[in-house]
Amino acid sequence: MAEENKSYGETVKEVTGSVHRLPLIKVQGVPLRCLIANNFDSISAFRPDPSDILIATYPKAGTTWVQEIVDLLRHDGDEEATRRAPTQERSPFLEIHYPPPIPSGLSRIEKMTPPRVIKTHLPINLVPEGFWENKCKVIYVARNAKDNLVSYYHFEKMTFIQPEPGPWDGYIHKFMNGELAWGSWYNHVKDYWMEREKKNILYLFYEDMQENPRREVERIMHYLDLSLSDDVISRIVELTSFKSMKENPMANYSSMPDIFDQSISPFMRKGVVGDWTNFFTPAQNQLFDADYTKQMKDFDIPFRTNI
Ligand SMILES: Nc1ncnc2c1ncn2[C@@H]1O[C@H](COP(=O)(O)OS(=O)(=O)O)[C@@H](OP(=O)(O)O)[C@H]1O
Repeated sequence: MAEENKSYGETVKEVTGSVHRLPLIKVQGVPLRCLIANNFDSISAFRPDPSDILIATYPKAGTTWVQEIVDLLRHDGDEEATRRAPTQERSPFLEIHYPPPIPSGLSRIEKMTPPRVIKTHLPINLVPEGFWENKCKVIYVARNAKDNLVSYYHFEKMTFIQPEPGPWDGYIHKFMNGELAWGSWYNHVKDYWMEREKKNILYLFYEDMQENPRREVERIMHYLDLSLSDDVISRIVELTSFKSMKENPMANYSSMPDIFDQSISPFMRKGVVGDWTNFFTPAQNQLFDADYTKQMKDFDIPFRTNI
């Protein structure tokens, strides 16, 4: 088929077929999808505008939720405006790379006018220096390790571009050993935590967002130096509820059927705190807790595994 006659979906299918579950490659000790690792120099060299906003998370910690909140805040709660395009186009993923012609995150970002809202899963030491030099606003979202792990496990079953998760019991060990894509959850949450004051990072918790979404939406609003009416804030809370986002084709990743097989597990899967209790056996829980205590020693980050 001639290149110009191919639909976007056909191109994605063809290209992702060739990157189907490729192994990870380490960059400075952090395992990354190989196409990200192979393009890491251009990612590091990215120069943001000082007005750009970075949303940083370990995968599956609540990125899409905060991307939607920030987009609505910046558009005064205008639902139509945020339905202009799917999440990955409105708020590009900094390090994502596919073979051409599928646009990389960088190429999407470069076509947009600042201020841009950029997503990353990079650990803090791999974030391009320009974000710190330009004093960009950075919002970090952290989610308790057990729910984060359960969510990642289901995600890896349904996405074709990361390694197979394998059996659940082994997956827990891969998580504890920092072998999953984007590396160690423990180092990720600790390193952003340590730098949050010096670098003026807004450090949020998924569990706090569940407990009191309005309070957290207001925190994000203040951090972004915005001031919206109570009614608009209420609308944003409603539009970013799990139910609304699950039904919103511009937020639920139904736009990427060739990369995500949502019949295996939906992107908007459960959206709760405490789902880990449905997966961890008592023995796995004991083992995980003992390891957690060691890995989080000297850190008092207020994670909650239930609310
Ligand atoms: N609005 C809202 N409310 C509550 N929970 C939500 C919401 N939006 C996304 N989610 C849940 O967040 C999980 C996906 O995380 P990410 O968006 O970080 O995924 S990704 O890393 O960008 O692929 C995934 O969690 P699990 O359901 O536990 O798998 C989503 O369901």
